[in-house]
Amino acid sequence: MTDPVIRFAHVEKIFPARRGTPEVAALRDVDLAVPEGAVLGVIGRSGAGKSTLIRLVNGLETPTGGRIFVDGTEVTALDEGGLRRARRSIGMIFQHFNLLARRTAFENVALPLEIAGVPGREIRARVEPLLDLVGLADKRDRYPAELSGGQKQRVGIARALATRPRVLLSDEATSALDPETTDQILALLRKVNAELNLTVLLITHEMGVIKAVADRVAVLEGGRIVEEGPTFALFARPQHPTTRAFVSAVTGSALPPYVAARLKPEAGPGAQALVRIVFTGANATEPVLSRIGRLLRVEVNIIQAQVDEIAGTPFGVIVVGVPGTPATVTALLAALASLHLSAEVLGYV
Ligand SMILES: Nc1ncnc2c1ncn2[C@@H]1O[C@H](COP(=O)(O)OP(=O)(O)OP(=O)(O)O)[C@@H](O)[C@H]1O
Repeated sequence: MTDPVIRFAHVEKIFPARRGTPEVAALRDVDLAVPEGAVLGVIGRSGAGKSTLIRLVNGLETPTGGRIFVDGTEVTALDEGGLRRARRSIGMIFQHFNLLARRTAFENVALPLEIAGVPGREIRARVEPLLDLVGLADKRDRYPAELSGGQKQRVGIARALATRPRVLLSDEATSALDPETTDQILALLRKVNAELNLTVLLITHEMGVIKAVADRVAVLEGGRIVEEGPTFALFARPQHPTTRAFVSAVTGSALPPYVAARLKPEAGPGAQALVRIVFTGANATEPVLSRIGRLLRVEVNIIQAQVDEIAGTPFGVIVVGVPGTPATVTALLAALASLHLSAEVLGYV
């Protein structure tokens, strides 16, 4: 195994108390590693510490504890000059694009190369293929005000790639875009990740973004990583309540409100048990459920079903209702386990 390209070791960031406001522990004991060529998505609610986390990677913030390594260099040990050099191998894109209004698309992409002192001819030779790569060759002389949000973000991506970084940081890059444009930009991120073997760290508050691009996910809450793992596994078996809430928002595993309101933790007389089953790739849903029903001689009611794709693999979540007797529930769970399907009892109605 090669070393991770980005590594956080016991990172802490405490903002000191100031004029009446108490100190804020924005990050506590964060350990994270992003392998070469991987896309790690960090998801968290507002105030969880996401922006602080990403800003530490290129030295826009300094930690109050721990160390951060990028591409073998400890960025937390660099002086200003060292940081400036290191930033050339770290591209960043932003929610509000941060383009210069008085520069054309071409000139915005060229900017980091001008700053690095690259000669004009070489700048052209580098910027034009980048505009091609992001699909904006025909907009090279347009100003930001003449571009749509998605086009502006394409310029932002091309600019971030201009210095041929090994790492791309994405700070809520699609939060200001409509769903369709979001999909296109996420597809572009996936493309540059694959074609340039870029290591990507992205932060978002939307699980849909994670689902579309991330290989791995870390869930941040109150400055701590509460869960971390491969995207598919995290969707299939979320452990922490916060992860479950994020996952259910996009997989349809949240129960319809009229069912959720009646859900009880214990089975009353005549109650139905609600069981959430995750179907992945190979298993076909309907035949499996009707076969299990026949085998156990119980009626399996489908309460809710949704099929989706996560990290390129089909993924279905189905909630079924069965008679809530312990014998039936145990038999159902055993039958599902024998088919390697993950299932859990949500409660009883
Ligand atoms: N410069 C600062 N000074 C003091 N506190 C700060 C500073 N920057 C961030 N914080 C605090 O640190 C915590 C984490 O903030 P951060 O911006 O990293 O969260 P976030 O997850 O990115 O939130 P959002 O999604 O709303 O941007 C918050 O409580 C915030 O108020």
